[in-house]
Amino acid sequence: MSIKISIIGATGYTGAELVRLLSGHPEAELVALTTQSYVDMPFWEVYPHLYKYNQLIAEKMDLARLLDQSDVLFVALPHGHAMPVALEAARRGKVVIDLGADFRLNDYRVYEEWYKVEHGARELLGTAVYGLPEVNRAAVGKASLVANPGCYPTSAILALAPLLKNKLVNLRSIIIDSKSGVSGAGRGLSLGSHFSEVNQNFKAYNVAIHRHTPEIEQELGKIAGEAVTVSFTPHLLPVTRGILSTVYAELASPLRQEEIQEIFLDYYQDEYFVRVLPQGMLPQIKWVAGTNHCDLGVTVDTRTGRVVVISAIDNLVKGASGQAVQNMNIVCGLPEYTALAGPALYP
Ligand SMILES: NC(=O)C1=CN([C@@H]2O[C@H](COP(=O)(O)OP(=O)(O)OC[C@H]3O[C@@H](n4cnc5c(N)ncnc54)[C@H](OP(=O)(O)O)[C@@H]3O)[C@@H](O)[C@H]2O)C=CC1
Ligand SMILES: CC(=O)N[C@@H](CCC(=O)OP(=O)(O)O)C(=O)O
Repeated sequence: MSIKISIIGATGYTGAELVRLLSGHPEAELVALTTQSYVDMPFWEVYPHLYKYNQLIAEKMDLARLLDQSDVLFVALPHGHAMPVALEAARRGKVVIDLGADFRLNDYRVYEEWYKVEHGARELLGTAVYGLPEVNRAAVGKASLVANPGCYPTSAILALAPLLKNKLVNLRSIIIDSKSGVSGAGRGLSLGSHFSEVNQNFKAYNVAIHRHTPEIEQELGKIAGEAVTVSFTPHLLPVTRGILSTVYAELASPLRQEEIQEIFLDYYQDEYFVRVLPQGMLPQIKWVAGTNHCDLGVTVDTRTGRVVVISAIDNLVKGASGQAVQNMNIVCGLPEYTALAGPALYP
């Protein structure tokens, strides 16, 4: 099998990470990489770490041609730009995996309220599938439009799913305290991601108003079978890659450490990418850097009656491009870990 693939927005951080991962995919054939700013430049000149791994020339998007050439289109554009692509791809029966937020929220009114953009493809919201395979694998397998999850939601939902599925916590007590590396903000220049603003600094941002809040609540609500409200606070870490989320929730009734550890191990026993760490070992971002793993460490705080889950991912891999390739593998009936297997580089 050779899957013909176009990446729209390939010159951004998640686009380039898709190129890196798909360069090692035995069934993938990259046919087009689009850009806004680097038209007609060899892709490897934009990203020299991919020298000799990719020979394509970055091109301006010509949607009709991309659709003619491709079986699967990855969209790695800022939110608001995936809708015309998805509409045309649906008409042509092509698979779209959108790394942005345009198809993650089921209700267009919620999208418009949080993203301040009019939803131009409301008719597709019913067919889009939220691409978090560990929670939603069967639906992903039948999807032609996959809404790849946000980076923070991936880390938070995987931390909370075993607790909500087993009705172990008070649904109004959840606090998600997340820290992200700067590549989460994309490659575009902005004051907030200048070296001297980020280096030797650490700060919270968008407290109580971050756009990932409704996405997290929507998906947790589906797992719990009832409405879930969370407090979510993102922070900016002075590193390039990685998200570490510390998630707190009140236990509905007391549980012992061994019991909760067993519940997590059991919930994720068949999952290749989620690693529930042995008791007493807590996730670190460097253990997942460059990988599609989500590492989890769960602790019962018997003194406060809370459970604390630590979750670590690489925002560009499990938080974006790795998960997108995982979704493509599922849609195409390939082993889920194709091109994604392997541990992190660091000790
Ligand atoms: N970074 C991350 O960790 C994560 C990002 N996401 C989402 O993935 C998407 C891509 O993010 P990321 O790669 O970080 O973003 P970047 O800003 O790094 O890249 C954006 C890409 O889109 C292109 N582009 C920007 N504006 C336009 C436009 N108006 N028309 C055509 N092309 C355009 C850029 O082209 P050029 O390079 O030529 O300027 C670039 O190729 C976003 O929706 C983001 O929210 C999701 C999860 C995690
Ligand atoms: C560090 C950092 O700035 N992170 C970004 C993550 C956003 C993102 O990727 O979100 P969507 O795909 O939902 O647009 C942020 O907080 O806005």
